[in-house]
Amino acid sequence: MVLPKKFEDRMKELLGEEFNEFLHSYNDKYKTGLRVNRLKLTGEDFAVISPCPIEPIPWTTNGFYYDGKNQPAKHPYYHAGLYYIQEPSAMLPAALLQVEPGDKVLDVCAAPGGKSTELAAKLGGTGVMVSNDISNSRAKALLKNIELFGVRNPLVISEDPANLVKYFPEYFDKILVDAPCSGEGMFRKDPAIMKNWEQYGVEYYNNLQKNIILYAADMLKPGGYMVYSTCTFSPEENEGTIRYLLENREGFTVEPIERVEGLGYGHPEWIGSDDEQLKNCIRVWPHKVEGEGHFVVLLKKSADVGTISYTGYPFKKVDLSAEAEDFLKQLDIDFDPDRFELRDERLYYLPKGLPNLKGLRILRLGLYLGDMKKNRFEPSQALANALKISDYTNILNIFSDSKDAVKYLKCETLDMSENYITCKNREEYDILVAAKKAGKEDMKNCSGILLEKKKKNTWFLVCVDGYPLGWAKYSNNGMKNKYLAGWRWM
Ligand SMILES: C[S@@+](CC[C@H](N)C(=O)[O-])C[C@H]1O[C@@H](n2cnc3c(N)ncnc32)[C@H](O)[C@@H]1O
Repeated sequence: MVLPKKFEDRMKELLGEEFNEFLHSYNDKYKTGLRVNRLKLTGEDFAVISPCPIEPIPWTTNGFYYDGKNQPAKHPYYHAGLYYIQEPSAMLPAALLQVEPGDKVLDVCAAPGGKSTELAAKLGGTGVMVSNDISNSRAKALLKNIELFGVRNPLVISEDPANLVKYFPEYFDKILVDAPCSGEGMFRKDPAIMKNWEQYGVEYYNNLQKNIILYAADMLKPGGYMVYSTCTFSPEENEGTIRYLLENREGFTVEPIERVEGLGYGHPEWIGSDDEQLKNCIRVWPHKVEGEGHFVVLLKKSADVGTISYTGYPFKKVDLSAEAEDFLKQLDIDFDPDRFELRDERLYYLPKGLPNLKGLRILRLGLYLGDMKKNRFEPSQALANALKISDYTNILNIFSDSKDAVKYLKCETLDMSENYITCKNREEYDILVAAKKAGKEDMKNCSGILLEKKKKNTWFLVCVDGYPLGWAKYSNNGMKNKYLAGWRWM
């Protein structure tokens, strides 16, 4: 691989004797990884059902390497939001931020959601997950991933952090700044990034980073934690940005981290500094670990800085239609009636503890439950993804060894005539699923199971091997596929 000369010269100077080893790593193939969605299953559970061989990534509990020849994104499990395809080193920033249930969490530069989806999973539906990206088009991809993952407490926005800080001063318990950067750590994975590097250079990104990190610092609560990360090697964008923060905001410290073998330390001397705490930063080197180049640092804001009080979000009482009420009653979710919101016939369930958001560019506030139309309620795709199979009564479970799961994802009509078994209760259902798993002869040709309580005009939660994919509606004309057309499998 031919690297830009200016980049090579700088790395040679920084790395000295290590440089040749670093350079040789560019002859190796980049490592492919996936991260399991803990909102749906654990890493251990996934290891049993994984569609391809996997190996654990040492710095996470739910990240795995897979061989790049496989295509896990082409499996129905991917469309059930069971995992996110992510470069292994990129899993470190979210792994490092210790999110507690009930926290208010901000991901400042979030698109397309590789880290927001993990932070949201750590929150497990509690608190608030605010995911922002200045680019509106990228924020749309972010929203899809948030909904695919089944996040129940999202606020997805597209704002300049300079504006965000007006709404959220000292509001967040935890913040991630996965900053835009010159991308030197990604040259091996995506050589096209070298062109961008040559065009913009380090200084352009460093100016952006310095701006963003100060706004983020002002949005962090006293006593809160912030992770700053980049996928580049240049000292200015890394230790340099952290020094800039320490010089411009009081009360921040660089926290020491327990690190797995192979993860390197920060280099204050590379920016002419003798601040020892900068050594607590983590540098991820492609010649030291199985992953691409990254920089990650955990920062703490002292608890001694003042606090701000907020006027809360102006909730208005929503009168649910009889149909909506009837549908929501079927879900095993304990809704707080004060947190519903109706906008243009769309019903949402909002996170707790929000401030006033008037004027923000919002792509999604809360869990979109469905459309409350005259005489009917239509549940949303986002709701299907946010449910567990045990949360709802009428189930159409398709086995992943049948072609019907892909047919469903392609929005095709399902022919339910032959290879489906119908049952009336969970016990029967569980016995049939266990028989299929055990490879019992009489279940061999079975494509799926229908668990039903009502017959006509009923919404069925369509699952693959027990993990929700979307909705189907049963009526006189049979089972109608209601998978979201915009998400159709291509
Ligand atoms: C490294 S990427 C983020 C990747 C993301 N965290 C993930 O894991 O999927 C940096 C992002 O920062 C966004 N960005 C650039 N300038 C920004 C700014 N001033 N404020 C917020 N986001 C910005 C870019 O649109 C880009 O999506």
